Amino acid sequence: MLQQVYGHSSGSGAQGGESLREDLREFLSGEAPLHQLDDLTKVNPVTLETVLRCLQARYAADTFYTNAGCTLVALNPFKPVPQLYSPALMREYHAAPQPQKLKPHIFTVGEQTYRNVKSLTEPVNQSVIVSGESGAGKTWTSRCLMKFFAVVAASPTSWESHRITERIEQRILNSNPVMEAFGNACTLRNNNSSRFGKFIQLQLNRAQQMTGAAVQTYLLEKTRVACQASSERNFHIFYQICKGASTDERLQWHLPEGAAFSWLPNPERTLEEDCFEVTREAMLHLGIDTPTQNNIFQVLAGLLHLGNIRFADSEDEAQPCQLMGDAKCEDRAGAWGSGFGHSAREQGPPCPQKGQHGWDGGGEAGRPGVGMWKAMPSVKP
Ligand SMILES: Nc1ncnc2c1ncn2[C@@H]1O[C@H](COP(=O)(O)OP(=O)(O)OP(=O)(O)O)[C@@H](O)[C@H]1O
Repeated sequence: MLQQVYGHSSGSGAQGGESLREDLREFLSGEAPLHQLDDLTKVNPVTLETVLRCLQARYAADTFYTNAGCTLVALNPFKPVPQLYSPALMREYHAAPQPQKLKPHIFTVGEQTYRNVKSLTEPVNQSVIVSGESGAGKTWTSRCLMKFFAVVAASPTSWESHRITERIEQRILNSNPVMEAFGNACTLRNNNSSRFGKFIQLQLNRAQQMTGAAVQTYLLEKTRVACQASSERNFHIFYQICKGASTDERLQWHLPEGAAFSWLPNPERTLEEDCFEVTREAMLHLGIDTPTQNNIFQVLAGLLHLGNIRFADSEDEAQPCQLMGDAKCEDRAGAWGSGFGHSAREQGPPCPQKGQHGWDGGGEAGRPGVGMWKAMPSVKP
């Protein structure tokens, strides 16, 4: 269609390039200011340059959402914009007779999805796909959607059902800090990068009230436990326990203040994601009691100690490995309060390949990590 209107091929070549610039000039000198184009289907001609110019103009005008037909393009503001996510605005989109006539927003997507479930005689499942490259804002957007559904899908009539719905909402929202503590890490591109994929299912009853949620995770980057790229970090939870443990917990978990762990690079970086209290509180709300939490954190502390163990090169793979330096398995195992040290000494841990001196060399480290992740209860109120 574009070819007919503009009478030139979209192929490459000097002539095509010139007419494209002409098109661009024409587009830029159009009557409507670029930032007012709230749907990319209105951009004409549709080229990478015109679309990017339009998004750039909207970004400069602090307009971060743009429709592209039935898709919503979200630009990452990289700054707090609290008024864009206020409960009042959620209610405005929820109450609007035609939310699609309001400014493009993630709440429009939420509301339309909610109405699609609601308006049909037979409820039909709805899916929202949030995609983009690392740091694009997927986690943020999913959080906003969950908050939106928690607000709009909670208008029960009786006090009792109100109480239940409120508890469910709180649990759903509390799943975020827990998932992020255990599955997110600081990378070169994003201080809070999700190192796993997730499928979040929100369940509504026939009255469209939230009755539960289930989260399936997949492709967790387990290798990060034992191996982090330079300038990146391990999963947040390791830093949280090292920075936030109480004096008693430090003693119990063998985590003295300022202890150095080779699996804990860049501990000096302080991130807002390092807040142990938030994770603990959220775990409590999810039904993970304090003794269970302590067991989990103790396993994590033990993993950190495990990462500090170094083995000497061995020519004979049939023989138990020799520990390097003055490392004693018993010291490390103390953090787990287990007989690990004994069995390691008696039977010898797997022999690392030549030139690799730690557990990571043998690929063992990811395994406790996997077990740990699987030990987490599924987030289901
Ligand atoms: N709508 C927004 N408003 C304010 N800040 C935002 C918004 N979206 C994203 N950010 C900022 O950008 C950062 C990266 O966003 P986010 O973690 O959601 O990216 P992501 O796409 O999930 O990345 P990854 O794939 O690495 O997990 C956030 O920590 C936050 O600081």
